[in-house]
Amino acid sequence: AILRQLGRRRRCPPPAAFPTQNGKVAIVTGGAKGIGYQTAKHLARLGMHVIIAGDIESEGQEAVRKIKEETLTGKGHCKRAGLEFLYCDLASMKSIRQFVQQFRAKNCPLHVLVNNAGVMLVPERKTEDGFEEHFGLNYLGHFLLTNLLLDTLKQSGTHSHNARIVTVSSATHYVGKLHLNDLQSRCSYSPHGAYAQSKLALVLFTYRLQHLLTANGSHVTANVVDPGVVNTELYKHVFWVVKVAIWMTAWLFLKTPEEGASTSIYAAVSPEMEGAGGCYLYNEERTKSADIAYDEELQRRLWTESCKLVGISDESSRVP
Ligand SMILES: NC(=O)c1ccc[n+]([C@@H]2O[C@H](COP(=O)([O-])OP(=O)(O)OC[C@H]3O[C@@H](n4cnc5c(N)ncnc54)[C@H](O)[C@@H]3O)[C@@H](O)[C@H]2O)c1
Repeated sequence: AILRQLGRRRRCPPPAAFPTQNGKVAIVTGGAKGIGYQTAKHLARLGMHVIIAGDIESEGQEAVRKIKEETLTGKGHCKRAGLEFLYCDLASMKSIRQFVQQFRAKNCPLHVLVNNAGVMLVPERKTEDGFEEHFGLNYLGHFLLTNLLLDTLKQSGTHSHNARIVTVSSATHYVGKLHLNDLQSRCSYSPHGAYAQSKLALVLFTYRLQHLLTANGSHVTANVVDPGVVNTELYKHVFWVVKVAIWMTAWLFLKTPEEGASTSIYAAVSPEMEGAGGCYLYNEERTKSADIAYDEELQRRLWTESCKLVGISDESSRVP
């Protein structure tokens, strides 16, 4: 799937002119770098108050400074970027809970949550809570964060302006396998397998979440996006030969982070996506995800297991 994407690499047109978002609030995880940075910047330009959630304070503060500078110097079309950094280590359930507490203390609404942060192909290691890092950070971290923020999202969405959850997956999910009996890859570890599993889990999670939101009549939608192959630091753990190949051919095959952010931004603010949930988006279009991701029984089982792992009650069990 990734090779196909490289072959079909297209220079994206400049991001569409979306309506201004004054008075709205967004959280972008991993918004200090790469695709997340560009997402945060664009949402701030549209007038949103953006909270960058990240695990490196210095990078977060620098991103805030840069975005403010760029949006204030007139390169963007918004005069004032409301922007702040809040510490959140997605590899720590405690840190995620503290982040949500801090956010709640602000007493502000939440209209857009972009679950963007991620790591790829890291050597075998565990999060603070003992989860395999790809699964624990990319998937379980966002699972917990979303669930803890759900009430605020529900209160912030309205019939005509649903709050939106945008989750960043990857084409790698097409080759992913979900090992329900070995989610932590203890029996056999492969960095590719673990990354692909975490990205497949995010797609299964989004579909189940949308099902639950619809069943509850909530004014919140959940969609999952694939940014394409984008030239970012995500590739820092790949084999050096691949790194050299990327360095030499990035201009031809890889998207820039700005281009990579376009589908997240589209899902977050485009009027066309108002009220639409449960979609897999690539290049700002709805497309099909892996067949296995539509397996409702698997979605349910993963949800139940995830609740147990992160220690929240599974209120979804009554919903078929
Ligand atoms: N770059 C690509 O080709 C590509 C392709 C498909 C999907 N993606 C996905 O896009 C998303 C963004 O990746 P990117 O390419 O911009 O990479 P990146 O490395 O530039 O950015 C990743 C972000 O996640 C943050 N992060 C990492 N560990 C964290 C933690 N413990 N707590 C909080 N934040 C943490 C980093 O600080 C960084 O801001 C990821 O989910 C990635 O899987 C990227």
